[in-house]
Amino acid sequence: MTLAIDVQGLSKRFGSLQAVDNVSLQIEQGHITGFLGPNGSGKTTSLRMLCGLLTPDGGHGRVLDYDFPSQAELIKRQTGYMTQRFSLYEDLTIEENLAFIARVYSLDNVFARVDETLDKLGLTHRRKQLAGNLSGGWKQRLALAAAVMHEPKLLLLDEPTAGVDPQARRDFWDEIHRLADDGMTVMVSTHYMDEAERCHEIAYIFNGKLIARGTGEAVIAQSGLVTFEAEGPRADRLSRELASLPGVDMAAPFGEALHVSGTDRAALEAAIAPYRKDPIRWAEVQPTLEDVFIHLMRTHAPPEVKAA
Ligand SMILES: Nc1ncnc2c1ncn2[C@@H]1O[C@H](COP(=O)(O)OP(=O)(O)OP(=O)(O)O)[C@@H](O)[C@H]1O
Repeated sequence: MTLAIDVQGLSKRFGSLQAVDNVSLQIEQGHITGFLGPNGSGKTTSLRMLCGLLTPDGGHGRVLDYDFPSQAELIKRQTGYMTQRFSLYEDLTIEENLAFIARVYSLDNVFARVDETLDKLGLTHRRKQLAGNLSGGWKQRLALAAAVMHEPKLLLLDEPTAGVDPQARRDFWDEIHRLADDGMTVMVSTHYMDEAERCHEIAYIFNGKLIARGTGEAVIAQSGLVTFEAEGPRADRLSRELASLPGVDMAAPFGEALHVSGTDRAALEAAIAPYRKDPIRWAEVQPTLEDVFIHLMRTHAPPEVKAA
């Protein structure tokens, strides 16, 4: 197994805020790792430190074949980074934007490289279109083209599909998987559960700390969460009533069904026992990643937030 990222103790403080707190990450080459966590949990800050855009306060190890952080400049050259906001020139065409990027990276054969990138990312037929006139999905595709044009070994994507429609997101993810199949290592921050499920592994960060790590299945199993699903007329309406019972950590409607979860199986079963009657049907189901992430957020929240 070749590790593309092997970093220990990554930390960053902004004033009194510990934005990233002693995070250690090992990421295999060619893997796609989903970086999840609530707003402000430290995902962007971590990504920016890993690619050498932000100097860490602490942390050491290796990124690609370089020492981290002392060889940050070399790491930066082998890394593609796509920021949360579209940061290309809206008044340039797609091909002009890519030619500009090629020159920034001092790439040889700029025009051939632009043609190749347009072709790879399916942008050739839109090459003359102004970036500012593109829909959200095409803008993201152009931003991805710009991020991978210099053929980086590591690709860091910060919420790349926010606000993009489902078909465009699916196409974008097909592209990410193609790049990973060719050996590129990808870290992608996202708030979308379906995208988390498309990653080989997940890293969940909360208040700057890495609190869950592994494949989706492993993260679900490690949580120790037990979930029952209730179906039947108006089962979803029971959520408030059930959420207040001891043993129930969460009760969340899913359409007309209801997911009720907790970590103490006996207490959970005791809580739902009075509701186990017609017309409501109950079945134990595997918790979803969303169930697990909400559970993680609640169990790791500071006491004053839990009490609120
Ligand atoms: N340059 C900065 N100066 C001061 N505080 C900062 C700076 N950059 C980030 N922060 C703070 O650090 C914390 C972590 O921010 P970060 O952007 O890494 O979170 P995130 O997990 O990427 O959030 P989101 O999902 O909203 O993008 C936040 O509280 C943020 O306000």
